[in-house]
Amino acid sequence: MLSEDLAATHDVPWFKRSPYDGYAIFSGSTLEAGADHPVLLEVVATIGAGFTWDEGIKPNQAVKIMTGAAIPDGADAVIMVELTKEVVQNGKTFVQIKRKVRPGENIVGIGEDMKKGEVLVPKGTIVNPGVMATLATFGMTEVPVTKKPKAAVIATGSELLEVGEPLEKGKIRNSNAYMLWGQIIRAGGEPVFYRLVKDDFEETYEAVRQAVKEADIVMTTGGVSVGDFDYIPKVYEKLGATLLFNKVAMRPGSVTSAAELDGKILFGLSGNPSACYVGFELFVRPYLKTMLGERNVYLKKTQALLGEDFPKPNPFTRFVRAKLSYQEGLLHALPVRRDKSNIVSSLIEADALIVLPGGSRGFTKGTMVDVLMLEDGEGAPLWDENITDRRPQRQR
Ligand SMILES: Nc1nc2c(c(=O)[nH]1)N[C@H]1C(S)=C(S)[C@@H](COP(=O)(O)OP(=O)(O)OC[C@H]3O[C@@H](n4cnc5c(N)ncnc54)[C@H](O)[C@@H]3O)O[C@H]1N2
Ligand code: MOO
Ligand SMILES: [Mg+2]
Repeated sequence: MLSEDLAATHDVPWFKRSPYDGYAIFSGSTLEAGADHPVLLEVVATIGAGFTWDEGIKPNQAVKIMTGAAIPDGADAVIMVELTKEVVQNGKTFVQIKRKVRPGENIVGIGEDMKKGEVLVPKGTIVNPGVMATLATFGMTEVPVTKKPKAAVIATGSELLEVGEPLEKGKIRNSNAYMLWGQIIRAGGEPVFYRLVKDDFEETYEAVRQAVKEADIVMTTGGVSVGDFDYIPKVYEKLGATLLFNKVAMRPGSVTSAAELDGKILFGLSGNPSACYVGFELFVRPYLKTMLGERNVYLKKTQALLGEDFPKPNPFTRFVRAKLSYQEGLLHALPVRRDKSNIVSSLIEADALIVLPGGSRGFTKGTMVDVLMLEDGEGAPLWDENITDRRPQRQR
């Protein structure tokens, strides 16, 4: 993420150059040229990209020039090689031209791409491949970027096993920590701290205290609801953290909490996997991106047609894990697998969250609904149809 505006330090291109393989000429030499009246210009040199012809050209002369090579002095146009013919007369090479060439034709002008001083990339922009190309263009080997926020993940739960451990009675493997690890990286953060703790007050307290020291942002999963062994609210209290909120009118993730300590935010995410996932995407991600200095921190929102009935009414706003697809140019959002907060498998395929506002009735297939996009980078299968020309056709 750039932390300063990136401005052009010189014009690009910084010299006039040819966009084609052809001949650099003085356009005035072709004033008399026509289909039945070819003109012959003497070819005085041949230059490839990276080379220059410093003697310049006079009227009725030409330099054979390749794409990317600098336009010699005296030339104000380039004619493509396909439109010419080379002829040799008396041991001299000439280019035959059968049309008038306009001044400036096929010349890439100075600053046509980028102008010196122009702000090209505002700060808060991710260094994408295009930005990398721009940095390289200006010879910028080092640029100021924002520090990735250091993130801590603490999974709470006496039922949790490490991924390497065999299953035991009543126990499950800790999947949330790995999911959050991936979400942190996807959002631009740097996971630096991980603990798996039992449902034990002291152990949880110590882990959170340690995490606040080592990270810029702390996430816990589980232990945040009203169970006998849900210690996160008490941990916040003992740490002297300021509770920001401890419930959200949404499903899943209604137990999502946040507190502030020493200027750092502690997010108490649900233990239920899908609720944890949604809590991260809706609350942690924008905060993390704000810390990064990014300008657009929220998930992209658009509209889509609901792919199937969603009959369950709910007093809370629902965020339904869904898969997007285009059908005949229209975006469809199909809920994936089971829509319960304890489900893991729906997260595999989900690339969007359908937003269904709370109310007393369900939603029917085909309703236009808001969707938040989770992943932008997925490709498509090879197009199986030809590209159609959809420009308005003139009536005859
Ligand atoms: N009486 C009530 N019970 C519950 C309520 C309520 O309002 N009243 N809310 C329910 C909702 S909604 C949710 S969501 C959960 C949230 O519970 P916690 O955030 O306290 O999480 P835990 O109780 O620790 O665990 C919930 C569930 O998730 C599994 N889990 C926990 N950590 C992980 C992990 N790292 N990887 C995979 N799975 C994990 C855990 O085993 C539990 O099954 O509370 C409801 N209860
Ligand atoms: O927080 Mo719970 O996920 O609302 O189902
Ligand atoms: Mg609980």
